[in-house]
Amino acid sequence: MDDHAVLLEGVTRTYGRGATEVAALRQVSVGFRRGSFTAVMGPSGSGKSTLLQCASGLDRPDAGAVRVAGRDITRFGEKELATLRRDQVGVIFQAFNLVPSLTAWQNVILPSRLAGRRPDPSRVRELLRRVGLAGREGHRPAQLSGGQQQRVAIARALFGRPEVLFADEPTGALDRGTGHEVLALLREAVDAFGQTVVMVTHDPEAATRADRVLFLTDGRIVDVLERPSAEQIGMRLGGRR
Ligand SMILES: Nc1ncnc2c1ncn2[C@@H]1O[C@H](COP(=O)(O)OP(=O)(O)OP(=O)(O)O)[C@@H](O)[C@H]1O
Repeated sequence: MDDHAVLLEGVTRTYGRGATEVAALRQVSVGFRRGSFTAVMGPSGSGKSTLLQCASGLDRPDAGAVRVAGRDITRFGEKELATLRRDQVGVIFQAFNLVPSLTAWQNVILPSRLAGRRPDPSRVRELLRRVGLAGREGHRPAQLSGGQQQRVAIARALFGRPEVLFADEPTGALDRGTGHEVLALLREAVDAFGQTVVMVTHDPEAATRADRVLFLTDGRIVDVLERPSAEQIGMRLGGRR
């Protein structure tokens, strides 16, 4: 059995038609091993977000397969996709999808409640503290800043300990200290709990926390570096701009 948590095979995603056609992903094949941490980098518009959306089942490729735990999710119907997102795949995206009528605490535990699990209150408290929301557990999204709402979404995604966690610029809107804490949480998810993390980032420092960095250009993976230094990443990005 292969040990890929997620495997993309020849994934192509094209937006628009005719003159406005954009190939966001072109025949991308890449595997994410169980218990690995991958950073995805590349210029604006290179297809990073599209890669995450297709890999997590939020978007459907035009061609190719996306296997999560061996099953091709591009063939899933809405119901199977909903179950996948509830049980196996966590997403930290800019669109937070928090429930406005629920508090930060309630938002964090909601997916677990829906899955019929009984949330451990001390873990909810600990996670909210680590993302810098101690004292704001009872606030509703409208009472929180954009960055704070994103942190609730981060805590929510981590709380369910999904097998795979996709994060699109999770530290982009955060202050340095909270950004470090979020990266530590992602690293811990991999090292302590064997989860698989795939993170899009523009920040070379953040990417050094990953085991491997993929570089995208024009919808293709053009390079892969194992455990690179920030300098190596900077040079790689600089040379392609
Ligand atoms: N819904 C959409 N409709 C049309 N074109 C889209 C859509 N989403 C993305 N694209 C196009 O596909 C290409 C890849 O976009 P994507 O968001 O994946 O890039 P990215 O590398 O994540 O960029 P950024 O770093 O700016 O977030 C871009 O040219 C973008 O304009």
